[in-house]
Amino acid sequence: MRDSRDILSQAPVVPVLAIENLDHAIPLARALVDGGIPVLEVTLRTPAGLPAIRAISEAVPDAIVGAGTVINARDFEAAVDAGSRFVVTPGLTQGILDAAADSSVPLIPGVATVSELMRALDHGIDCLKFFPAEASGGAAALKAFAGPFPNVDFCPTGGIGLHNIDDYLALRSVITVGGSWLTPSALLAAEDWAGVTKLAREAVDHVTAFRTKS
Ligand SMILES: O=C[C@H](O)COP(=O)(O)O
Ligand SMILES: CC(=O)C(=O)O
Repeated sequence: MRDSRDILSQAPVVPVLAIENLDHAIPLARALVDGGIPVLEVTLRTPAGLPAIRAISEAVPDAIVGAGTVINARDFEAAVDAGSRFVVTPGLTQGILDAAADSSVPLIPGVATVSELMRALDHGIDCLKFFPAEASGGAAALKAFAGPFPNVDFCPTGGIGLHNIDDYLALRSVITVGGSWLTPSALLAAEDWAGVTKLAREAVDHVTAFRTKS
């Protein structure tokens, strides 16, 4: 098992995927991996989410696929059963914390406030999603969190794209950044996998260039 920091460290960015058509799961995952993005968050927002996690786990060995939008213990168990290597939640509940405590699959819970962050720390979890990032104060809020909590790391998500990613990458607490901008619905509808790979490469190049110069 890898822990959540180890997984997120391998992700230049984390695409947050809402897969409507199960037939898209494997070519989409391959397109992202080909573009240099191996860590994929497949949300349970669509009925295809769980079977997509299973299909990608089986057919795309270079992908590290996790589940997103896991909102209760039942989802957590189904996500693990489908082969998720990590689990992401939009928020933090006791049910999720209890499910994660009994599992070897790492949980990356969403937090938006200092109190939620402290609740995660009470349960030994110090690698978190910051969600919804832009609506919750953005990079300025994360920078402020680092004062009292210098050892907590984040994957901010929500409202982030190449237009503002640098604000987050500049923070030491940011391991990587998540978002849906890599998979616009028009590209998915057109099954334009080369277009997805191009967007992935563009994001990877951007992050690499930023990290190289800083
Ligand atoms: O975590 C999930 C979000 O829905 C992704 O946010 P975004 O669409 O603003 O990138
Ligand atoms: C937003 C988020 O964290 C999720 O859907 O898992």
